[in-house]
Amino acid sequence: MATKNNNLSSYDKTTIPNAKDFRFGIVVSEWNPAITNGMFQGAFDAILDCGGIKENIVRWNVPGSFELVYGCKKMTESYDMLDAVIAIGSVIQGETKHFDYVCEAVSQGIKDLNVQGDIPVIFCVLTDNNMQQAIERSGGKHGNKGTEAAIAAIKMAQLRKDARF
Ligand SMILES: Nc1c(NC[C@H](O)[C@H](O)[C@H](O)CO)[nH]c(=O)[nH]c1=O
Ligand SMILES: CC(=O)[C@@H](O)COP(=O)(O)O
Repeated sequence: MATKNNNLSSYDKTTIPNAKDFRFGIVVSEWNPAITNGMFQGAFDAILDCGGIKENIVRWNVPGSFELVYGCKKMTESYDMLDAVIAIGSVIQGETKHFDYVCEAVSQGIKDLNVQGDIPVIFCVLTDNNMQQAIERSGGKHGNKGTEAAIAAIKMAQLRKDARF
């Protein structure tokens, strides 16, 4: 189902674990800051709405989405008590194939962090054809990808906790 038919900000709190005991890392790309900061706010607000505590959320910034992989890797190494990490980026098609290489590198890199590591890393990276699509998915008419990512982070943190027993 395409995003346009499935609002990114919709969630049912009765189906989401309480986040009060979870600690979250959020790594934010500085490219397209209006978009990435909008997604950060969506994620931050959703974590608090689901019982999370603002003191249990740590934010790091990186220059661009390509650096999200390294930033998330170092965050998981620096804070071993984290329960989930969210990688936030906005990649927008330009004139060249650079878009393709950045998107592929970031998606594969974050996938690798999940396969190789123990802390879930959530893929909150918009890969849009233009700025309007990015605006619509970071708090616009299609909702906020950051909200969706926060809900995924809470659920994956709970899954990791349950998997220990
Ligand atoms: N064009 C976009 C970029 N490009 C920068 C790369 O992510 C990277 O920082 C650079 O190649 C140096 O390694 N990044 C985005 O996040 N969004 C873009 O639209
Ligand atoms: C995703 C990018 O790196 C892209 O926005 C850069 O623009 P261009 O392809 O015109 O150099």
